[in-house]
Amino acid sequence: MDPDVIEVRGLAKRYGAVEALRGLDLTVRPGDVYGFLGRNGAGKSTTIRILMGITRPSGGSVRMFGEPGGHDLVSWRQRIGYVAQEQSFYGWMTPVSIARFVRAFFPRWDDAEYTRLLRVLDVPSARRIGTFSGGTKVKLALALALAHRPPLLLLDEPTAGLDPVARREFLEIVRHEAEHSGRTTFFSSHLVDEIELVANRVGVVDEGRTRYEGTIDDLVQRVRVVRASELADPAPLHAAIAELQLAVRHEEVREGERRIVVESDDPARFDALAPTIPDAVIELLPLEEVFIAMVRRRA
Ligand SMILES: Nc1ncnc2c1ncn2[C@@H]1O[C@H](COP(=O)(O)OP(=O)(O)OP(=O)(O)O)[C@@H](O)[C@H]1O
Repeated sequence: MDPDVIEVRGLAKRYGAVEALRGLDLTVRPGDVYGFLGRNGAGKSTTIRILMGITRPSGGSVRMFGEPGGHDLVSWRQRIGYVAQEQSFYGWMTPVSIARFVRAFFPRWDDAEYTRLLRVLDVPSARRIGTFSGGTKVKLALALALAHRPPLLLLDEPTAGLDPVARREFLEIVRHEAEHSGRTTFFSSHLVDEIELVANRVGVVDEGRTRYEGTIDDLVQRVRVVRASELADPAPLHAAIAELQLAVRHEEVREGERRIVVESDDPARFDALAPTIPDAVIELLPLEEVFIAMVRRRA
């Protein structure tokens, strides 16, 4: 069996007093389109910078392509197509001229593939990059990242700053390229709809730790909302929830209704809850609500 493309265990990173990562675990398998989902400041960029060898971890281990970190950074980077959060190109260069520099770093650089990608992505090859919109600059970065045919594409919140149409187009291209190349794609975002559109597996990071790793379907199954009349005594509800050791993530009373959002890594417990609280309704939530429930700080 092929080794995992990325295997991170107990990753830690401290910036002075700030603990950006506190024991992060990730497993990205060959062919995954992996969505790395977390709030602002959760530790996504720090993780990606460590994977790229730009930042050194304070603890934990990283393996990529089955090889331990820290011994041959150049060989790792030659197998990674990287699109950073912000694009910094020289405005006087053109896509054609910049490729002459970039290709020197990648033995597997493929001119025909670069030309194809510029055409598919609708990036003008001979125009000065300084005249490009933000969306076209990101697409150029994607073409440069893919033209050396890397087995792993790493995207660090690439759609930040794009309008909704440009965002959608970019994500569809990423999905299409992943489907047709079989390449592993690792893609960070704080936007649930992006992850839902592109990813087949997801890692939720919160305060520098992995809160969840698996499929989107299983993620949605972890959380339920329990709805009951505001007039009913909440004590039996709370007792039943505590009895089954469900974690209460949020509770509010609104428009005559009490809503309690609960989480469990064992969905069978929700089935066990239903008969004990006959006057309440137990429902699934949309993915965005599930994510918010998992990472929101409780008041
Ligand atoms: N160079 C640095 N020096 C000090 N603190 C830093 C540095 N880089 C990141 N941090 C802190 O580490 C934490 C994680 O930051 P990181 O950029 O990895 O998060 P993120 O999930 O990528 O967030 P965003 O979605 O806002 O980009 C934050 O608290 C951030 O302020």
